[in-house]
Amino acid sequence: MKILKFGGTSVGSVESIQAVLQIVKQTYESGEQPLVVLSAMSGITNLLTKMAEDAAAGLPFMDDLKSLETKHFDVVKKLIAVKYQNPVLTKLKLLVNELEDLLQGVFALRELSLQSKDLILSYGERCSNYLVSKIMEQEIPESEYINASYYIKTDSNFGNAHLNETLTNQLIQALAQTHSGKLLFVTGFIGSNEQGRVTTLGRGGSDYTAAIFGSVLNASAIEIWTDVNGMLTADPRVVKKAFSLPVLSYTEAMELSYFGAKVIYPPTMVPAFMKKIPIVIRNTFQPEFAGTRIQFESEKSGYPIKGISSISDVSVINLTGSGMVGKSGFSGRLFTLLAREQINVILITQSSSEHSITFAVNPNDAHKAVQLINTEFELELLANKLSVPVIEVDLGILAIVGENMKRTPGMSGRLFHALGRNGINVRAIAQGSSEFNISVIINKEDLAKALNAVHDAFFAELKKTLYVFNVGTGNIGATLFKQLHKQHDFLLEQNDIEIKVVGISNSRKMVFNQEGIDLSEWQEQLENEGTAADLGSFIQAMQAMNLPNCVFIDNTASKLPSTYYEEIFKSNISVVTCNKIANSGSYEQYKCLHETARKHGVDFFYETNVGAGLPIVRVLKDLMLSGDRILRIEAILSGTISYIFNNFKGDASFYDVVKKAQELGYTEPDPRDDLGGIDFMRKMLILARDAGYPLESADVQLGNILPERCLQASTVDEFYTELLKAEDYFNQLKKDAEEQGKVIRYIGSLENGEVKISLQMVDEQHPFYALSGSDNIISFCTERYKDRPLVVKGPGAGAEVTAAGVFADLVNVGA
Ligand SMILES: NC(=O)C1=CN([C@@H]2O[C@H](COP(=O)(O)OP(=O)(O)OC[C@H]3O[C@@H](n4cnc5c(N)ncnc54)[C@H](O)[C@@H]3O)[C@@H](O)[C@H]2O)C=CC1
Ligand SMILES: N[C@@H](CC=O)C(=O)O
Ligand code: NA
Repeated sequence: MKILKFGGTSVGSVESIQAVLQIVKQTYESGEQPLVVLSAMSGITNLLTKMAEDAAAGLPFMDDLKSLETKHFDVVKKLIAVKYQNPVLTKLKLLVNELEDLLQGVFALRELSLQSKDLILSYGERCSNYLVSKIMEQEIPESEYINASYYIKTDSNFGNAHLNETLTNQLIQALAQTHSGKLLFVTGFIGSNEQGRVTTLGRGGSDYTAAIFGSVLNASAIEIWTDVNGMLTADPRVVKKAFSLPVLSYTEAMELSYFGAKVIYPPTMVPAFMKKIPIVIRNTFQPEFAGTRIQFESEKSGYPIKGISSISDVSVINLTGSGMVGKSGFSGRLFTLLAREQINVILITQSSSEHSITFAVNPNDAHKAVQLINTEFELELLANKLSVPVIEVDLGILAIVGENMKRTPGMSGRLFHALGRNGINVRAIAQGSSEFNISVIINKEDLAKALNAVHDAFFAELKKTLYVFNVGTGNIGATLFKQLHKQHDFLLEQNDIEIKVVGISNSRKMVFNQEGIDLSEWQEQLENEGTAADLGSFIQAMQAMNLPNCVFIDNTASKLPSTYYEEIFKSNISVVTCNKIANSGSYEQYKCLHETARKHGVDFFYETNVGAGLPIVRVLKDLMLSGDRILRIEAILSGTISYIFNNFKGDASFYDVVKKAQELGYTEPDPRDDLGGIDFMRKMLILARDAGYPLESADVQLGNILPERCLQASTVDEFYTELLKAEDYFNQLKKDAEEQGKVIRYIGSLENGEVKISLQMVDEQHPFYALSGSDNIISFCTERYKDRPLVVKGPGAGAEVTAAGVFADLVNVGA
């Protein structure tokens, strides 16, 4: 014997009823002997409640009654052969007429007792079970409709009746004997009291009916068929990566359901629990999926926890005062009081000094709870042994659940690290003494972010998702998108990393998509769906989305984004940038940004500020972290100028070579920044600062490569015109070098806190002699690399290598 219980959505429409019949038939034919428990058709219980309340308020209800009738009649007409329809329609019409009489009574009296309401509600299950049993009867003549109010006996607590176990057991057993071999369709949710008056079993009532029948009849399993794939690791509406759990213990299922997962209502499981009957949650609309099996024992799953549960809105009440110290009866009095007044306490934490108790309740109960406390503890309040209770609102609860937690150290560490890193402030913590559950109270607005961050932290093998907001879609930005798009599947499949670009802006337009912008057509999306760009609102939108593992990428050459970095770090968002402006502004700003990022536990990565994708910033950082000391740095860090002097040979004109460097994407958006030495100066300044010197840009001794008139040019066009005019000057420079068997190099150095950049001629002996293309080279002479310096060399400009450097920084965020 197996119990199959179908919820309202499973009997919501013709199609879903057909799916139910298919499942029942298959089970029946497999020899499993199913007993079916059905809820009312979806929406009907609400409709009945509304009609009852309308009637009591003297409002019309006939239209609603008609729609109830139509909903059932439509199913008859579609699923029962015409020749068998009449008696079914007649019986349903009788039920509807009875219901109308009851509602007329309520209407006349303008009074709706709990007892009348239960009777009215019972029509939902009675109609659905009768109807479906009759449809099934066409294929399986043994089908029979059972009104469970004759078998489930309860007390007279209408609305939430308690079971009379002994009597119920006897009646169900007798039913099973007289109906052996039958395929029973049993009304969920309803019972009756001693006088035979219909009662209802409260929340989750149909599941309870299934558990009661399952327990009395020693079912092999109780299948709860619903519209989701069992119980999931988290609420799938919030955590897109949530996945179904194949097995849970009763305790785990209870803990998960208690905080949110609405698939089952825990108290309904008790009869099954007592008899160790497994409960299987399955999806009517995906019957091939095995669902979640809830059984007595916990099973290891490969993950340290089973799931994350949440409640999105709670209020917290804080009680503090010396009156609680050592008073063993205090919390007893408090919680008895709340229980007596039916205030459900969701979570309690007590400080070890016993000076305070914090507990969470449903927001609707908070003020009542405080009033009760004020009355009960009036004396303590007057004597100042207790401070006035304080209510905190707009909070949420997140709980990690799993029986194996107690055997795995570091669970709370992992939880708090994930929350801390994402700037989520924990208001209170509670750990069940059973260690099946660690709960935290946080701001309601952080809940979605927290759930995702914690899900990533515990189910990390699955994947880490980085949410990216990118400004700048020029040379570097566009190339980065191309690379991200190309690498997406590899990162996901081979490294469990998913990068979702959720916001893009350039100086004209901006666009957002929380699901991730399709990078194969980002231009179209920006053009067609984008709104006018505004960096302030771009950043506000990013903050408002409040996503975990969030990264802001600055791929512009503008100062504006850098003015927001501090605020961005304060929102616990990391920054990756190839833009050198932030790090080469005032030293105070440099310091403030680095400190703010550190304080908020987020990353500030800017590898491409120096030598594009070449590992230079990282190398210097590692040297410093590992206790080395920089003695001297010598470098060529302008890819543009390197390219120019590597190609300004033979007949080539200086002007043409500069133009070519710009075409190749080596120059800054404004090439004067390269040729004027500002770009190189910024890089040297950043390196000096990273090496521990608090320098300002004015401290850098910058030698020119251009004649004065070129430097004075006020536009890029004018600059090129001046370059053309200075051709003789550059040719002379080239000639001088060639005559001495040397090459021209623009070299920077850092020694004893002094930074110099100058144009030099070097011969074959010099390590910087042999360069080509846009090569950069840097040699670190340090205490540990003294005799032979550590050298990094390679292409130091260009869109591909720069975007690749930004990409590498990005994947390292949060690593
Ligand atoms: N070209 C190279 O080899 C390297 C470049 N970089 C850096 O890369 C950065 C970008 O360079 P490119 O892509 O060549 O520049 P670009 O001029 O091609 O693109 C700049 C982008 O920034 C956008 N932008 C400017 N101000 C903005 C604002 N306020 N809000 C939103 N978007 C804004 C523009 O609309 C454009 O899409 C520069 O900071 C440069 O120093 C760093 C290392 C190497
Ligand atoms: N314009 C820069 C690019 C890298 O920062 C250069 O030429 O080096
Ligand atoms: Na670099």
